[in-house]
Amino acid sequence: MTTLLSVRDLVVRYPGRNRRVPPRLAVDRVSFELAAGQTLALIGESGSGKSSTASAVLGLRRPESGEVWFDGHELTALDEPQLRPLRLRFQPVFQDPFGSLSPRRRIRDAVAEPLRVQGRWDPRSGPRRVAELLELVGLDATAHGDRLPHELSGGQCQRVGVARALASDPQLLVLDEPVAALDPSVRAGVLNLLTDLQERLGLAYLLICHDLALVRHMAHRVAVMQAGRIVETASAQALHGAAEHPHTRELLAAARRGA
Ligand SMILES: Nc1ncnc2c1ncn2[C@@H]1O[C@H](COP(=O)(O)OP(=O)(O)OP(=O)(O)O)[C@@H](O)[C@H]1O
Repeated sequence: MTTLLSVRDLVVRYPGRNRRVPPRLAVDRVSFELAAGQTLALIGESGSGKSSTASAVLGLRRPESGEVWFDGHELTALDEPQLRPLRLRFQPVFQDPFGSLSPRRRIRDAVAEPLRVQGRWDPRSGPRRVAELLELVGLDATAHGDRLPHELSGGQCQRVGVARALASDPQLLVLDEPVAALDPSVRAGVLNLLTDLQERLGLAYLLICHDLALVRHMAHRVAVMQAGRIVETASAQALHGAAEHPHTRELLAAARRGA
């Protein structure tokens, strides 16, 4: 399996706001690898450093030290102009489907926006590409394209978020609690979509979550974070009830604490 993402000795520290709020070490020498087409779940209790790790991977926050390698490029050694073309190949999908869409922008324009921003909008092929992206996530350009976000369900909005992320043909999606904000009745549909897209497009997922059932459903490997460090890594098989597996108890305990 080809390694797509490699994180080595990552350290993220937030500066203190004043003398009474000291700097906070959020990620403490975290290392992991993610192969192309696979899912690694980062689980752990609230405040354990999952989102800070994801921000550093996405280049949204400069780590204090350590390296992030993506497909042979050391992202942490690049400046913003050098990073820009690479950013297209790893995209975030956020937790809050409504919050990540502009309330007054129609769905087809929301999906077209990343293409425009990336300078890849072609007036002739663009609308067809938007329709393809909507179809890829189970929406219909005619039925849904002209609607506003509040005219869609939470699950449909999250599908639009995924379509926007797919607009740049990424190899990696960073999924931060992708269904946590959704009604339980629509979660399975979005999860099945993500699993299906991974198979069809060969996507790798870095999945940040609290939900053990979700990890079981989606992940190939799982890393447990605690106080900024990875304290366990295991195959997700370890979560499938194999009580004799040495990691199972710790994994389950950590995931429950995070639940
Ligand atoms: N912008 C920030 N400024 C200062 N400290 C921060 C900031 N963001 C996070 N932290 C701190 O860094 C640590 C790790 O937070 P982080 O959000 O990465 O954890 P998490 O595991 O993703 O938590 P959750 O599951 O609640 O989202 C926590 O102690 C948190 O309080």
